[in-house]
Amino acid sequence: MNIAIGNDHAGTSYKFEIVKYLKDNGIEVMNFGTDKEESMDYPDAIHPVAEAVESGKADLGIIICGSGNGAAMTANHHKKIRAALCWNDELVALARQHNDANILSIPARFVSLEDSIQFVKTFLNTDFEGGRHQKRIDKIPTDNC
Ligand SMILES: O=C(CO)[C@H](O)[C@H](O)[C@H](O)COP(=O)(O)O
Repeated sequence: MNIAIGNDHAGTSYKFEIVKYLKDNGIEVMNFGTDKEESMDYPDAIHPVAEAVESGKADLGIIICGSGNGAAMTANHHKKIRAALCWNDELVALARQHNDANILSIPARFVSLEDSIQFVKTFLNTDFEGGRHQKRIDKIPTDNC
């Protein structure tokens, strides 16, 4: 499995721990985020994650900023991206099961590091249920309206 990850300055410390968790579990990581704590603009780190997932170079993406909102908004501008902002584990599971989310957005300033690692585990180990949910996902792109 290959994961694209991106973060702004608010997500740097969590990114390092998440990357460690992923690599310790034999998962390849493409790091598009900043490795510094200096202020930077989250779209510069998030668009490359979305492009990697869209192109199939990455299987899934993980994006991290302070609130998770700017990162999710940026990623969701990409046609094939369904980025889910999640702050508890049940939301992560539902994002996979019902929404086939292909990017997880973590709000680093509002969840613990321990919880964020659990979110990653759930995100990578939960399958899309398909069925009625596929029909709904197919209606999300505006070119299908
Ligand atoms: O979602 C965000 C922006 O919508 C992120 O939380 C950013 O990390 C946040 O805006 C950064 O704020 P800062 O005051 O510039 O550190």
